[in-house]
Amino acid sequence: MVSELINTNQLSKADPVFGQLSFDNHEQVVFCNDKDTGLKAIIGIHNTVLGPALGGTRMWQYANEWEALNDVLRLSRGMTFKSAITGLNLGGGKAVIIGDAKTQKTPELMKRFGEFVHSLSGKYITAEDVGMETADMDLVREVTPYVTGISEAKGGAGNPSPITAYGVFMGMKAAAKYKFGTDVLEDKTVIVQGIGHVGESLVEHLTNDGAKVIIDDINEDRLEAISKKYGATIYKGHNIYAENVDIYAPCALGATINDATINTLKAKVIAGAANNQLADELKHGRLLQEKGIVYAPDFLINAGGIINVYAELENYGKQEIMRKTENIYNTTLEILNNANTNHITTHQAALDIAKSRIEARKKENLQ
Ligand SMILES: NC(=O)c1ccc[n+]([C@@H]2O[C@H](COP(=O)([O-])OP(=O)(O)OC[C@H]3O[C@@H](n4cnc5c(N)ncnc54)[C@H](O)[C@@H]3O)[C@@H](O)[C@H]2O)c1
Repeated sequence: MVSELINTNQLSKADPVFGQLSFDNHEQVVFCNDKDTGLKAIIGIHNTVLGPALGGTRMWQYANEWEALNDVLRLSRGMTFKSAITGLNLGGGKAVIIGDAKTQKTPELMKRFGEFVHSLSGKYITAEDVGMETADMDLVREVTPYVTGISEAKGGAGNPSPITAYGVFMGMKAAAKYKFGTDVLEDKTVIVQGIGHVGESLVEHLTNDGAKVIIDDINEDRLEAISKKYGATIYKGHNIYAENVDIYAPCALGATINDATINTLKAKVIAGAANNQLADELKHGRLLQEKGIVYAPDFLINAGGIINVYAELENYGKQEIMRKTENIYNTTLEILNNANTNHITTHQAALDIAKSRIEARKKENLQ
């Protein structure tokens, strides 16, 4: 969550959109403004070769518009590869609403946002992300059919976060199998950074599996509540990256694996829900590989949520959702082994598969 920005100064020197560091041949970027509701949003459509661009809407108080644009560019690109590697017929898109979800989100603003989504005629389909609830998607649904993640009462698949957490847990187990020779997490120490919607559910799976769970969050009340509920230990130190743990699970921020943190990292496995965990995919992916830290690619293991919302479009039920999500275990193991055999980073191995699926479809479409 929050901005996955690396350096604002660097960004603002670039050309406004096409020259952005994070611009990667995005098909369309839509700026939405509505004076009456105070809506300021950006919709990023990265790629629609495999299908309509589906991705959640994040509401966040960005420090400036550069941060918001950078975030939507990075996140929408990530969605393209997430759906591609998961075998879904979806492209990649994402939206950001600039503002404080706690104080500035109103039903009118959400519906106005929905109208902008509708104006794209289904090229972009939205869902919830950070700062959004299922109830917000229900409001969007009042003005457009191009929304998923709506409540079960309204015919949707409900909150995707528990499914995301289950997929992350599957990916983590596969990474543990690869690194430690066992996928049973009993007695493994796992630090979960961010115990929000996904993080809490992950803590539950880990606790049930017998792992020693350490939790970290900026929200003190939440820390107390989750610690009490699951018996997890609250992190009290100053640098969680340097903590001597078996597994680090980033479930809050993007870009936490960066120049400042990578040299202090002690975990042997990284597996979490946050999008775009590597600040620089090439450089930090390679550094993790050199340090022998097994990185379970984020866009692969956090796909449970999109599998859940895709069910609303394809009309499959909970059983199929769980089957597809459980399969994240096999795909992760396959990719970790591939990376090892081909001497490439795990991120690259996952990206190669996703890109080849898109290229194959592109060729089919041309025939
Ligand atoms: N919800 C989903 O289904 C889903 C799917 C795929 C990816 N993700 C990604 O997973 C991450 C978590 O999603 P979520 O829905 O649980 O979000 P959330 O907003 O419910 O939870 C995020 C938590 O992180 C905490 N946090 C924020 N900054 C922090 C910091 N610097 N250090 C520690 N904790 C911090 C917040 O206080 C909050 O408790 C996000 O990056 C999101 O994009 C979520």
